[in-house]
Amino acid sequence: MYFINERKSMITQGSTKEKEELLNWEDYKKMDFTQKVIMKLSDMGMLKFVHRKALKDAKYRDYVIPAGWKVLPVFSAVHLDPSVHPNALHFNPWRWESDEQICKKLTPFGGGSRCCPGFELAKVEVAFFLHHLVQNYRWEVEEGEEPIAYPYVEFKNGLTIRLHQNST
Ligand code: HEM
Repeated sequence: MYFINERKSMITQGSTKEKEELLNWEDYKKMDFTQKVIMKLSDMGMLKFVHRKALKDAKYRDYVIPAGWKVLPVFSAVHLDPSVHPNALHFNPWRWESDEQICKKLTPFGGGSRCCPGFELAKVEVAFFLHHLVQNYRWEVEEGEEPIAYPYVEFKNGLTIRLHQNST
């Protein structure tokens, strides 16, 4: 909500639906910009880390991970690494648009055999949520709320906002 506040009109761009009308699959497929925003939000640490445990001693480059140790890979540390991605901290919804390596570089839903089976459903839910949110509500972020953590996003007071319902 912090990052999309200034970009609300873009979320409903192209929508021909009235406020109270329900969205369907055809509408979802047309929500091109919303999907770009979701991909951008996904790279910022929607998920902090996943849990892994070394079952036997493992060597990675100069590091040895002893058996029994827990490893918590922080995916957004890679998404936001300035040595890999220039301007990674700039909120650019088009960031992943033309990247052919997106499947390898953007992993908000994990990867490999444990990859999230609900990721397509999650994207539909987030898209519909954003659509109804920006059509029906406006909000102000409370003073002092700034992103404070890196490499994932957290806010001082958990991101407090004032929410107002748009008059019909
Ligand atoms: C924004 C929403 C979501 C995010 C960011 C997310 C992220 C993830 C990630 C990163 C993993 C991999 C965990 C790991 O490697 O240890 C995972 C696994 C999983 N997710 Fe999601 N997920 C989301 C929504 C959903 C939904 C909507 C469902 C089901 C309806 C779902 C079901 C699962 C299941 C069952 C697994 C375990 C897969 C396995 O271990 O084989 N997730 N999710």
